[in-house]
Amino acid sequence: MRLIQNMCTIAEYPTPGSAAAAADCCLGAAGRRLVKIAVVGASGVGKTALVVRFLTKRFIGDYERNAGNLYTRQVQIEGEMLAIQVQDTPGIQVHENGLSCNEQLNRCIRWADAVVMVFSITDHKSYELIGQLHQHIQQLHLGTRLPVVVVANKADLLHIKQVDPQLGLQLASMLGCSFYEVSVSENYNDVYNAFHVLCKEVSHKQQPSSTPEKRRTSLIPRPKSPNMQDLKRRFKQALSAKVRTVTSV
Ligand SMILES: Nc1nc2c(ncn2[C@@H]2O[C@H](COP(=O)(O)OP(=O)(O)OP(=O)(O)O)[C@@H](O)[C@H]2O)c(=O)[nH]1
Repeated sequence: MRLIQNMCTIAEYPTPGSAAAAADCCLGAAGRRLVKIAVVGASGVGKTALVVRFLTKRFIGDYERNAGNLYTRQVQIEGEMLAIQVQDTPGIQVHENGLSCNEQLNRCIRWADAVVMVFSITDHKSYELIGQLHQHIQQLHLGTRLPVVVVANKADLLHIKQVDPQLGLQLASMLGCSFYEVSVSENYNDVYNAFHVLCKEVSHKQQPSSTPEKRRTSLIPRPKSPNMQDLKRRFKQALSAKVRTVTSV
């Protein structure tokens, strides 16, 4: 899988609704279908580590403060090569009157086809904001249910755990999201699976008719193929009628 790092900030995104955004909508490099994923969550939960782990399979311990980098990668989902763009975002702050999401972050969420919401099991406040964050995301995508996955990170730090995995699972199912508890530092597969499930959801959403179960239950009933008995009977009738006309001449 090729990894093309295209480091540009959120600010360079085409504004939603612009011609550039329309052109940007579905096709990535070389005409591959494009899946745009935003990774959001509180500060320090491991968003950048998660993105880098997914893209490079490596865990890199320390990063400077999140600048909101964008990465592009080709992935194969159910036999189809997709281009995916993964947007890392600055940590979300929570004030007494709720979330403080700046316009840059809102533009990124509007731009996304799917969102990864990350919290850390060692930071209860990062878990508490997930519900409000999900509501905010859906408000920025009124009319469509955006595919969202909840990721509980730092599962290796059980000795300083503040959030029980069961709570994360219950919250995710209440929000109608998939849930993954991962340790970006210890495990790549769970990280990959979280992104993989999102890409599949987006892919099915972008091409609903392509899913085999949809074809089978098409609303327009396919014409029934005539059965062979019926064909043979009609052939015999035609044949005997022809014989009658010849003999009657
Ligand atoms: N033990 C452990 N540490 C982790 C894990 N994931 C990330 N970290 C550490 O957590 C710290 C924060 O990780 P980042 O990826 O910078 O978190 P972020 O959410 O991007 O942070 P902001 O840039 O503030 O938004 C770093 O020191 C990481 O090494 C994990 O699974 N286990």
